[in-house]
Amino acid sequence: MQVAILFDSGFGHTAKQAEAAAAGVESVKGVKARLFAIADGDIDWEALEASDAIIFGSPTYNGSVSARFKAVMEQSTRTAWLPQKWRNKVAAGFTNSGAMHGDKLNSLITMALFAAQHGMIWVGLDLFPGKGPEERNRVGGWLGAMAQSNDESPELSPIKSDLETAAYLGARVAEITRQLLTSAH
Ligand SMILES: Cc1cc2nc3c(=O)[nH]c(=O)nc-3n(C[C@H](O)[C@H](O)[C@H](O)COP(=O)(O)O)c2cc1C
Repeated sequence: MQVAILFDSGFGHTAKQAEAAAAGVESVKGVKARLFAIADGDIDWEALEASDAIIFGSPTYNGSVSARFKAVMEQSTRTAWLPQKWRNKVAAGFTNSGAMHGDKLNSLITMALFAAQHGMIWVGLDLFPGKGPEERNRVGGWLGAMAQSNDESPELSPIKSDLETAAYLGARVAEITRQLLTSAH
């Protein structure tokens, strides 16, 4: 069983969330994570199709997903949407922004809508809002995993609790995907 993490990151902060989500996926027995970094260039569409679930990730730029992430959304029309390659796959999303709010909910809405257009099954976050900066889901969202990064090295931002939130989402997606696939047989 494989969960793909298809993400963009301009300066490495959202990439830390992607790595954390992958670690969360692999904390579930028998489930592998595979990272697809949009910044690396061409997307391996066949490998995405072979994945059982896809977690989308993007920094929030100008209140939405990055231009590179949006370009991949548009490319998927021909490679995945027309032939319905992602239909009934589990989907989820994470995003990171400079401001605590930063209008990043709109990035997750964009991803969830995109997933719905592909006929995917969106999985949100089932965590109560964190009561402080050290608790998971400190930003307090449900549609996906949110993180906030100061303008400093990705080694320092996002902070541990935000990475734990992304890891939690990765594990949740892996568990739900496994449940769906095993109940189908
Ligand atoms: C072009 C651009 C637009 C941005 N727009 C927003 C924004 O709308 N809201 C916000 O809070 N931060 C915004 N930021 C800050 C980024 O979200 C923040 O620096 C983030 O950590 C970048 O993640 P990355 O290193 O994965 O690219 C913007 C940054 C850039 C470069």
